Amino acid sequence: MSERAPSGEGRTGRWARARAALRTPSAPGGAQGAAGQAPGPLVRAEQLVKTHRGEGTAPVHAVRGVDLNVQPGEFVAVTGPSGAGKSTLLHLVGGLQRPDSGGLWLDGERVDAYGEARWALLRRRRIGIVFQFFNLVSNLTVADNVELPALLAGVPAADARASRAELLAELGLEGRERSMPGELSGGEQQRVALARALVNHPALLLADEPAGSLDSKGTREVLRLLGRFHERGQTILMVTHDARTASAADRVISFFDGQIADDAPLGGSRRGGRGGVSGVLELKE
Ligand SMILES: Nc1ncnc2c1ncn2[C@@H]1O[C@H](COP(=O)(O)OP(=O)(O)OP(=O)(O)O)[C@@H](O)[C@H]1O
Repeated sequence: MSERAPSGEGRTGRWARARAALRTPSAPGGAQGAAGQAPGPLVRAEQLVKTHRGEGTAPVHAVRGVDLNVQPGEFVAVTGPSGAGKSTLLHLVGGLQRPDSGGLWLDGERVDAYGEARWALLRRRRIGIVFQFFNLVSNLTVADNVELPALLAGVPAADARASRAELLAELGLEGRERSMPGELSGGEQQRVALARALVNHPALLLADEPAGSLDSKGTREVLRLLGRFHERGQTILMVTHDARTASAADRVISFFDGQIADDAPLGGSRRGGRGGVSGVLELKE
C-alpha cells in the first residue's frame, strides 16, 4: 500500500493520521470540534432508554435513562452483573439496536434516528465491533474475513490486501491467511476478529465480552492487543462482566439494573486501583 512506512512504523503512522483526521474541524460539539477548541466526545448519549418487548413476555427495561460521554482516545469498560443491560447499551451505541427514546451522537452527529442503511454505512466506516464468539464467517479464509469490511467499504482490493497483511502480522497471525476460522484456537479467532474490526481504521472500537470465551492465555493476549491499540489512540468501549478484564481499561463504568451506578477512572481517587493492561496482566499471571 502506498502509504505504508518503510520502517515498521506503518500502523503507528496510520493511527497518528487517523487521530489527526478525527480532530479535523467539521461538526460543532463533536470530536472534531473547531480548531483551538478541545474536541468533544466521540460518543455522547443522553437519557438513552431501551425496553425489550417479546410476545407473551413481560417487557425488560434493559437500559433506563443512560447519560454517557466517551472522549476520543479513551478506553472505557462497562462492567456489571449478568442481565444488567451492558450488551444492550453497546448495541445501542453501535446501532445494532435502536433506542426507544433519548439521544445518541457519534462524533458530534446525531445518529439515534438513523435507519438501517445509514447505520450499516456508519459501522463500516467508523465503528469496529468484536463479539464474545468472534462471529467470523466460517466458510471464508482468515484473509477474506479480514478484507471483507474493507472491500464492502469500497477500499481498492490491493489496499485491502495490504491492510490485512499488516494487521495479521501485527496480531501474530502471519502464515494463517489461508486457514479457515474453524482451524484456529479461540484466541487466534478473536485476533482475526480484532483485525477485521480494525481494518477500516474505525474511530470507535466496540468490544462485547472480547475475552468471554477465551482461556487465561487468550484473555491476556487479547487484552494486551487492545491496550496496544489504545496506546496508539484507539477509542475503545468494552463491556464485560469480569472485573479483571475491565481493569485493562482506564475508566470503568459500573452498570446495574439498566443504569450507571458508578463511573470512575481506574487509579482515580474513588477506586484507588491501577488501570491499564499491565495491571490486568499481573492479576492474571
Ligand atoms: N432481544 C431481547 N429480547 C428480550 N429481552 C432481551 C433481549 N436482549 C436482552 N434482553 C434482556 O435484557 C436484559 C439485559 O440484557 P443484556 O444482554 O443487555 O445484559 P448484560 O448485562 O449484557 O448481560 P450478560 O452479561 O449476561 O450478557 C436481560 O434481562 C436480558 O434477558
